[in-house]
Amino acid sequence: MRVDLGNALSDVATPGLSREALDELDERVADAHERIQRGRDESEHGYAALNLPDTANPDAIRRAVEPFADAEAVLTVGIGGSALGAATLARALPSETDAFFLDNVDPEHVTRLLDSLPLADTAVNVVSRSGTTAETLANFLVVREAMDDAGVDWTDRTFVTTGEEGNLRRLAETEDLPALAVPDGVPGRFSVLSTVGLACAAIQGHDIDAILRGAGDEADRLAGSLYDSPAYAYGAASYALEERGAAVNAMMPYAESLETFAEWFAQLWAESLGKDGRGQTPARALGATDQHSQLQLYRAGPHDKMVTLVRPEERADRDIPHTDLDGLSYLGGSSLGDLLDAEFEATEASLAAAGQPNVRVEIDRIDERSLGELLYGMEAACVLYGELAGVKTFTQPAVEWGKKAARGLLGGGDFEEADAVAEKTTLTVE
Ligand SMILES: O=P(O)(O)OC[C@H]1O[C@H](O)[C@H](O)[C@@H](O)[C@@H]1O
Repeated sequence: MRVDLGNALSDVATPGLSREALDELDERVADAHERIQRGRDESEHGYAALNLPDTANPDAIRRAVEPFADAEAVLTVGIGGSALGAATLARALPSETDAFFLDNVDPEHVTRLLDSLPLADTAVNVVSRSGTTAETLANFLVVREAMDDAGVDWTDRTFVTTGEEGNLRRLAETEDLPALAVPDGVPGRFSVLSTVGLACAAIQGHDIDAILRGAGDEADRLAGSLYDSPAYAYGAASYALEERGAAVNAMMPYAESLETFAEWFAQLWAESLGKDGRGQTPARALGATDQHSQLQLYRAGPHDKMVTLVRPEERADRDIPHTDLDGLSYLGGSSLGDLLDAEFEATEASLAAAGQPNVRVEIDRIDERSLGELLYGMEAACVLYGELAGVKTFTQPAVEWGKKAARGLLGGGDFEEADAVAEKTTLTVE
């Protein structure tokens, strides 16, 4: 992964970072790196995720999914960090085995998806670190029933990925389902390089060793200076830009297959860093499509954001056919890839010309190894940002508040958070 901070410098952009400010920040990066290293050495909660390139066991994952090697499709039932990592890999990498995700309880969507799946040839991976998430367990009960109704023995087609305790673990034991363990100390949004993200990829036939190798390469680049580590350069610059007013981070990959990566990034950034009245709101954009919509705001709107432009340096290309139509001949002889690259560079320049800070992130190509670098790099960037901001990167009390309120409403326990629902202020206009 390569990170170019040139367009985030104060001689280009406002807010922007002076070279002196970066040098001062670099001293804090050195301390934060030491803290991160200590956390990794002691496998502390959260920091342990940065050790996954070494601690994940790809052989065990492959063995566990062996019985599902012939599946036509794999259905992941999970939500948040228990779905987005696997979905990012599945959307980025082509496979003959289709991957589907049930990460919402919208009944129309669930019914439509289940009606369309070849249930007898679908491997179902129920993923929940806590083993208690209502949406995931409810969806699983619905999937089970759909399989029963279709005359499919769901116990043959299902495995679970979960922690040592919780309802899902108990269910796996009762039904004798194969179960993969979620490693200790790895929060959901940092779990893509563990069993949670890699089981689906393994069923799809992806090279999960290469994903971990790429992540390991990025881990090796973590160092006590932002000038030596692309991940830290990104994390430190995002933090410093936020301090100077960039309250929004628009993640804009220039690759259709990285669209879900922006969703994964949004959870990582929002849930880890949105604390104590601080944080950077992640916005999701896709190049070149959103040049024709959101870019107007990014260039001409308030200077309250940074734009992160991500692209692979190489990609399979497709020529644009020649034409002698007036005004279109400039396109012929070039390729869709050339056009996309030109759009990328034009957007970058147009933001810079308007003084809007933007950062370029490049990977070699969209393959297992480079995705490993990108995902690990963003996780390390997030952890560094959290250290610099002094927030508890690995907790999510605000999310849990809502979970308890919903559970209380459904009669799943006595939660004072549910009382707030009855106290809602209304001002209805009909
Ligand atoms: O894996 P689970 O325990 O089911 O959790 C799934 C998701 O639930 C919560 O909302 C957490 O805040 C997320 O970080 C987590 O990824």
